[in-house]
Parts: sequence; structure tokens; C-alpha cells
Amino acid sequence: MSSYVYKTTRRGVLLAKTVSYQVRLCSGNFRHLEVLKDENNVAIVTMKRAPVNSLNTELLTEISSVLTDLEETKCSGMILTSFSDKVFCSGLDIYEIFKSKPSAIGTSFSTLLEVFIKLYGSTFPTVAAITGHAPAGGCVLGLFCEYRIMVQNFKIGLNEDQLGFNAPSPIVKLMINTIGHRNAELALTSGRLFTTSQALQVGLVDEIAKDRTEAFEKADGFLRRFEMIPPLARNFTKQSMRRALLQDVTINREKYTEGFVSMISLHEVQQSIAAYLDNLKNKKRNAH
Ligand SMILES: CCCCCC/C=C\CC(=O)SCCNC(=O)CCNC(=O)[C@H](O)C(C)(C)COP(=O)(O)OP(=O)(O)OC[C@H]1O[C@@H](n2cnc3c(N)ncnc32)[C@H](O)[C@@H]1OP(=O)(O)O
Repeated sequence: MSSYVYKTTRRGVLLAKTVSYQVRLCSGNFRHLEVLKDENNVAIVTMKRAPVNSLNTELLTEISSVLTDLEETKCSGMILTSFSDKVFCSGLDIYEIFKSKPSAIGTSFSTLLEVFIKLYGSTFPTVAAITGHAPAGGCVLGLFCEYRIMVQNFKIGLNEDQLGFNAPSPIVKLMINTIGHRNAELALTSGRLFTTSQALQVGLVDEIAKDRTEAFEKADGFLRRFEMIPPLARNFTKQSMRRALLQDVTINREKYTEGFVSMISLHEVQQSIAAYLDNLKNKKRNAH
């Protein structure tokens, strides 16, 4: 287990260096996730696929399976976060969509849609504690949650156009629902990554935190807003707000997957991804 775990108290979530009697590690054999639950049955799900939490099929499958477990055990809330103080999640694992077999691209995307259905449609309240950069699929994970708290001085957004492909329509809808049509169109067509403060201004995130500890305090504050709200009523309202998009993704999952695979497999798109990866490597080289 990592040296830091999150100790939850009635007064808020605090960083602690040791496992408290109040916090228990969930059962389940996860390679890329740590799942802790407090005495109030709030789960803290920490992605820990070093170095940048890129979403490969294995990590996505683990997230999906945790979400099933949290539903079954009637979890009262969930905080999704990262082990890293630099990157929340770097999006889909580019190496699973670059020069890959259509079946592998399809599996990866379809598993992301499974996470969409379970996380966006969860019966319990969800909050993302975004402790670092959240490009593309990283931003998407945040958007699946109900509330986003982001540590200052990082970047978040849907930069798919920079890689040479477009964000699929359920993601476009999610972005429109969150920041409005005009802002979404401007952001998506340019593959814009927002700084934390720009993201707050436009409504892509709900609160800014100065560091991880504050992000957790605020996440806990968000979950505690519902202490006096009957969970059944809360969930009915949530589901009614999210039903249309959830039904669309559930019914058309296969169609969206086929569309994504066809688009990613195009020669021009593969060329753009190659150029993007070169650029990423050059940036790293020049930084050293
Ligand atoms: C209904 C669902 C619809 C979903 C629609 C589609 C959704 C998503 C599509 C995607 O998510 S495509 C992925 C897009 N991701 C990005 O553009 C992010 C690219 N990465 C970065 O910008 C940076 O790496 C970072 C995240 C800001 C971190 O920067 P840092 O300087 O800390 O680290 P690096 O040196 O750049 O990277 C370290 C190491 O990780 C590799 N890497 C980074 N991102 C990815 C990734 N997404 N997939 C795979 N690998 C990644 C990077 O190449 C470095 O590797 P090495 O050079 O060390 O081998």
C-alpha cells in the first residue's frame, strides 16, 4: 500500500500517513487502483497507473468493476482521484489506439463507454478530485462525475482535435451540458486545454483547490451537502437529469464503438497521432 492514505473524519477528509481504524481497504485485487472506504461508506478510488494514469483497457476494466462493487455495497459517495500530484489522468492510452488492431481499439473504447454508463449513471454522488492535468479522456472521467475540484495551475480539456480526431457525440453533449454550446464549440474545434482558473470561469470545474489536501476537504464538503437529502429522491433526480444521454450511450454503444474504430483507423488519423506523439517526445527532450 502507498505511504499516504486518506483518512475520513466527520469534519472532512484529511491526508494521513497511516491507515486509520476508520478507513478500510476494499477487497478486490486491483493492479492500477486503490480503493478505500470510510466508516460512512464513502469510497476513495485512486488511480495509480504510473506514470500518467493513461487509460488502457486493464485500468478501465478495473474502474468498471469497482463501480459495480460500489453499487452492490450501496456506497454513499465516491471521490475519484490520482496517485500523482502532476497528472490526474492523461486520457486513453495512446499506444492502444496507435497502430493497433481494430479489435483492440474497439475493446478500449467500448470499455470507456461501460465506465461512462456506470459512473455517469451511478446512484451515489460522485466527485473528481483532480490533482493534476486532465487532457482528453482525463477530462471525460471528470465529466462523468457530478462535481469537479481541481488543483490550481494544471490543464484540463478535450484536446482530441489536436490528435487528429473528433470527440464522439456523447462527449460533445456532455461538454455542452457542462459549459454551454458556444463555449463547447469554441473549445472542441480548437482542442483547447483550459488552465484550472479558466476551467473554473467557464464552468468546466466547480471549485479550485490550492493542493491535494484542500481538494479532498472540498470533495468531502460536496458529499456532505447530501447528508440531509433522502438518497432515493436524490438519485431519482440525478437519473432523470441524465437519462437521455445514458439511454443514448447504452442503446448505441456498439454503433459508437464502430464509429470510433473506423475514425481512428483512418490513415490520416494515424498519421496525426504519430505526429502528436513525436511532438510529445520532442517537448520532453527539449525540457531536459
Ligand atoms: C464516450 C467516451 C468518448 C471518449 C472519446 C475519446 C476520449 C479520449 C481520447 C484520448 O484520451 S486520446 C489521449 C489524449 N491524451 C493526451 O493528449 C495527453 C498526452 N500527454 C500529455 O500531454 C502529457 O504527457 C501530460 C499528461 C500533460 C503529462 O506530462 P508530463 O510532462 O508529466 O509527462 P510526459 O513526459 O509527457 O509523459 C510521461 C510518459 O507518459 C507517456 N504518456 C503520456 N500521455 C500518454 C497517453 N495518453 N497514453 C500513453 N502514454 C502516455 C509519455 O509518452 C511518456 O512516456 P515515455 O516517453 O516516458 O516513455
